[in-house]
Amino acid sequence: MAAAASSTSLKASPSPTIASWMRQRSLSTTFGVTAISFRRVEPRGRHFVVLSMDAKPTILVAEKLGEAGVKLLKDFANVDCSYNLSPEELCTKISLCDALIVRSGTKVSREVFESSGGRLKVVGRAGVGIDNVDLAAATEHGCLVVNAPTANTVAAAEHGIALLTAMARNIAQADASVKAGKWERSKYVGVSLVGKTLAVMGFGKVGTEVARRAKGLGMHVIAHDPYAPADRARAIGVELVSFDEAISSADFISLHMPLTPSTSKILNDENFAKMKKGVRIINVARGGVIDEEALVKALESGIVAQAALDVFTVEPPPKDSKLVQHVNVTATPHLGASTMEAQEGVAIEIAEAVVGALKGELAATAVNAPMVPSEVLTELKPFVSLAEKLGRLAVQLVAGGSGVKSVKVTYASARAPDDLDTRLLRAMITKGLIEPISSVFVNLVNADFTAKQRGLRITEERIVLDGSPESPLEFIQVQIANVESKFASAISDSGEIKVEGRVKDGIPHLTKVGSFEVDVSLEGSIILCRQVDQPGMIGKVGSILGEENVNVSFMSVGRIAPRKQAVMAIGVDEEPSKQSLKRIGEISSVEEFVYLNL
Ligand SMILES: NC(=O)c1ccc[n+]([C@@H]2O[C@H](COP(=O)([O-])OP(=O)(O)OC[C@H]3O[C@@H](n4cnc5c(N)ncnc54)[C@H](O)[C@@H]3O)[C@@H](O)[C@H]2O)c1
Ligand SMILES: O=C(O)[C@H](O)COP(=O)(O)O
Repeated sequence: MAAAASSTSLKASPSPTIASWMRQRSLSTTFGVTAISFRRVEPRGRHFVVLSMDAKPTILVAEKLGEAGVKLLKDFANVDCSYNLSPEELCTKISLCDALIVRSGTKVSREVFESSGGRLKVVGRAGVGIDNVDLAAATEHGCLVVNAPTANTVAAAEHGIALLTAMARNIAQADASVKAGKWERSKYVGVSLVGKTLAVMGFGKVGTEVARRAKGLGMHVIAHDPYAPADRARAIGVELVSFDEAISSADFISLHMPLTPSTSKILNDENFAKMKKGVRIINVARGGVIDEEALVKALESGIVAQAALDVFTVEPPPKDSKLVQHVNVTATPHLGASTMEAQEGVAIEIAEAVVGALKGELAATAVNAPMVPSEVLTELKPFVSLAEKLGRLAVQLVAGGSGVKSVKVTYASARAPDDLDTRLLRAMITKGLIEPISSVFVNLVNADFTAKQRGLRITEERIVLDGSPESPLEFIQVQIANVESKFASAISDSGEIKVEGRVKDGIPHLTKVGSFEVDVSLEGSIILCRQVDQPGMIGKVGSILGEENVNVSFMSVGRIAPRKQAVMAIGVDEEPSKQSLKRIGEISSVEEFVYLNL
């Protein structure tokens, strides 16, 4: 995903000075293995994040966005506000952009992602519905999609109620008639709302607000939503019913579900036939949830007395659309979200989400990546870094030609299994496993997709520990099965490459390699040596590295017993030359060694 003005990075902060060294000696005798470690405290300030920028990013705003949002964007990035672009113009421009912000009027197709050449990192949908964004293509290209799901809820609900009341009292038609110089009082007799049954189809944010308001108008409100909790409906005096019951008992039907393959044309010939004669339909969701030809027929047959529509399958609809021109149809041009207040709110909501994502923060409104609450993120932050580094280490231990197919990740935690969201950790382990051996850019968005595409099977297992669940995790273990290792000591007793890590004082540490316990902070790079334990080894290796000014950040020796085989882990800030590595390999007691880039 590298591009002219940007690149992804998960790099450590700059090398610390010698003054930031701190020596710490720790001994642990678990399983009869002793680990001795020297640790340095480093300045933090690292991004643990998925997307981050090196240069000022460019954001293309392709549809009108509230001023406050544009200002937020301009404080952070170069902002190109270009409206009404043709699909071709959008594809041309996109290769120069790191983020794109749209409303419902721009199709963000697969071609857009392909044309971006990997530079596009975030698509921000300034609103709720993301049916105009090709989510599968976004995910495959590792592009995060965020939306602004809350700021226009009330506006959409108010528009729904406005359409409901305007339709019931023929407001639009009567207004046009008066303006035409007529005074047709008997023609525009309406219907009352009080006591009538309203079926809210889709009891999400907008549906709930519509239901609340309709109850205030004295309507009997029922709702259908296969995924909504019944207690939330009961709390506002709404009964959740089946689809058939909702549509067959309603005097008014208001649509509030997203457009998905399963809701597409959900109101069709078959379902119109189940409705009460004279039913009235309101749609502020998406045009595509109604089969528009079927609606025209239902209007003509009188099954549907009236329809009030804010949205259409094709927007704008053709001028000669039978539906729009129908005398019993009230139409508005997708105005649900168009209040001053909602547009400012949406603009701020989307600007913050896009800027946050470009800065590398995880977006709370991500559509194609796990949404992780911020308090959980704060807790998981060091483990996210640990996860990626363990993946990186493990894959670099695989001997060439082995082919990594099966990886097992074990999370040891005192938390209850449903109290630990591992999606983020799994994604970062995947990133660590795949990036060192390919040119693919992996992030939280495309991790599972990329793993699947490469035939990499990642299984997860939990070890539930006793004790206080203060920390979300005790350790993470990554095991790669059915491979040879270029560092034989990394193979565990059960035959897999195994690395294990923990977070200590907020810093990720490698704590096990194969069956050897070590303790080395996962910063810079690491040299692993297997040797016969004897005095002076640390000094010998340290002086070879010192000769070419390679800074050692950490050293740790894990041994089975004194003077027996040991694994020494050495953290280095700079990459040693081939010559130095060769000299380390030539130390007589060194049996094998490997240099691993973090
Ligand atoms: N006209 C406008 O300007 C405007 C403004 C805002 C929202 N919208 C549209 O309104 C719709 C709802 O928005 P929201 O913010 O309430 O979204 P939401 O996600 O909060 O609610 C959608 C609800 O639909 C439910 N649902 C999904 N499939 C369903 C099905 N087959 N049958 C019944 N319910 C189903 C979901 O469970 C969810 O509760 C979206 O399509 C959105 O794009 C339009
Ligand atoms: O899904 C939405 O948020 C609404 O349909 C609003 O769309 P708009 O941003 O194009 O007004």
